[in-house]
Amino acid sequence: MQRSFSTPCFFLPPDTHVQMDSGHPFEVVGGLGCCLQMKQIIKEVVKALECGVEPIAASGGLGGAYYFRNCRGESVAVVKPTDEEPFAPNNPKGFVGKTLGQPGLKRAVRVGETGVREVAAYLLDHDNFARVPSTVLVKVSHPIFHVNSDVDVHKGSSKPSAVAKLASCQQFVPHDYDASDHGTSRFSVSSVHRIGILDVRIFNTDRHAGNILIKRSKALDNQVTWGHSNLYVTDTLELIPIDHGLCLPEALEDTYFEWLHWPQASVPFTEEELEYISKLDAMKDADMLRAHLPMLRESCHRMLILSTTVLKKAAEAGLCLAEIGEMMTRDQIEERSELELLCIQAKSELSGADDDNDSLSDLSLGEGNEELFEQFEFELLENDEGDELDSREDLTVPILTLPDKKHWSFTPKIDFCKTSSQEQNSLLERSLKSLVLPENESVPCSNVVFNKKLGTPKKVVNPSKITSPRFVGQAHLMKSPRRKPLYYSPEKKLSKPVSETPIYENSALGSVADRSPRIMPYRSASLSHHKQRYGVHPDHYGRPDASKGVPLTPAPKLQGNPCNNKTQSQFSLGEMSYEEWMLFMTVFEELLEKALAMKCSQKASHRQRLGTSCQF
Ligand SMILES: Nc1ncnc2c1ncn2[C@@H]1O[C@H](COP(=O)(O)OP(=O)(O)OP(=O)(O)O)[C@@H](O)[C@H]1O
Repeated sequence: MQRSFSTPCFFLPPDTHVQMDSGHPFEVVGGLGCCLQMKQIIKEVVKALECGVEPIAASGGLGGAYYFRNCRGESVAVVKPTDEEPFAPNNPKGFVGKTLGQPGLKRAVRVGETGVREVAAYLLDHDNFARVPSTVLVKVSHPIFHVNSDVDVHKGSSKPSAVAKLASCQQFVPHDYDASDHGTSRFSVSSVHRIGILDVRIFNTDRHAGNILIKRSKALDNQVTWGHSNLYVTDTLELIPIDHGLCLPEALEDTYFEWLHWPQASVPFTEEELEYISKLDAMKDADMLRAHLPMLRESCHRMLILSTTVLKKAAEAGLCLAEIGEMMTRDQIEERSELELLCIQAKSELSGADDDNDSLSDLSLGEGNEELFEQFEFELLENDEGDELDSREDLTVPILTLPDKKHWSFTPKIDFCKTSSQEQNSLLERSLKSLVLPENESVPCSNVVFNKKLGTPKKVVNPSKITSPRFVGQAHLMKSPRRKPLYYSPEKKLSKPVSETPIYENSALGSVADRSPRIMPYRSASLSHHKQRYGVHPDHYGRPDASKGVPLTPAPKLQGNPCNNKTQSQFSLGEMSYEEWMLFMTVFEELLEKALAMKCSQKASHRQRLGTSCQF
């Protein structure tokens, strides 16, 4: 196996027995204990390979994926090599540039570590409640796998060599389309709830419509009209969730739940769903993952515990799926979700920090994946001759044409601004962002005037009409991989007119100043009690530093990104010591309960989320 570049150096605890390099084309290295169905599928695939039925490369997705087939030529398994993920060295679709272990598409999920998460999601889907297809982690070799020329050790040899890779291997689910090709109104409430419950539990950061496959089947429906019983053949739609590589991040991330605004998500949970949720045991689940996937990091277990706690408490308090999803989702990428604010508050109450920012730690998985796209000067108008511009209020910036809009988003960074205050600078950053995100290329002029105070575009002006501009600063436009939501759901945020882009939106949870007094007595709480509730000591697994977020593998040096300001830092669970983690969870639970109680009382005084005409 190409360990140096293309194979993640997963840490395996000393007592783990994993058979490697037996010469078999497919070897299961994680998750098989729970998945006998995959054993059968793998057998079929191996037989087909011996008969010369070759796999086919999938065209969809940003990473490398291959359909392996049975002897009849039917696809039965989807294999996704970990070194072909987006940004990994052997990505076949041009999304390269990182080494394994660096932050990937999501900063808190390292490149090369999505495969193990795919398996974790399957293992966590008890009773196949959400219908996650069977998934295992395999070592597999085949010449079809992609090796980029700068990584290829067999470069120059005439015949393609079989490259052994670590990959997730998932049962192929025959389907008709995915949720992006279909209106959502005919999805059943229960199928949406099942997927949503899973997404919340595993803190899925990437539930876009393309990750929900749809299978149509015919069913007989008996409808009684005017006393007559009529049988109808109706189409039922089964939703199958796939692609869970970006779940269980190491730090709180920006989530994306496609179902968040579907009406089904606002329908209250049924008794059956509430019972399923109440029976979830995150401690047991974390232990199960430790046993079956020892390469999954401790911070991922903590994320599971945190988000399962949120799901259980919120469902118990009477919140619906959409309300829970909203708590976990950021309104704007640079803002914090309610869940993040709660975590910050819990941590600052433990540490006694006065400033919430002090208690934040940047996950610092290395340099951010941004690059300089364009650098330009901006101007502050000194007077308003001819254009009725208010020099104290307005500034003007050039309109930019954005190339390659599909895969990149743009973030302005202000380097310096001689005359403006820090507050104005941050407003300017936001203003510029609201300008570039809507991708409005049809503005017929090259400059736009912003209202500095509100950060909203005021009018477009012809540059020749602007008089006496005074140079005050320099802005950098950084390009970074586009967030999925913007790419897959353009109607969701991009369709907002520029002027509607909110600048400051306060969380319902209130400001830092509102928070309750410090809860120091928790420090003396019984450790054994916490141990029972929030997990065994990491030492138990022979990984002394795991709880401190120290990489278990020789990952690249972790550094803060100088481009990241505080608002972009992430709340990391892995950086807490074991004791801090236990105390944190106790405080967090208490704050969560208070916040939920507040939400419920607010909800009681507000109108219902759904109109009474909305039926499924
Ligand atoms: N279990 C499955 N059954 C059938 N088709 C699948 C399955 N898993 C993935 N696919 C298909 O394989 C292709 C690539 O899969 P997937 O979307 O998981 O890859 P990815 O590179 O992780 O994608 P993304 O860009 O969404 O992160 C998609 O077209 C998807 O529909």
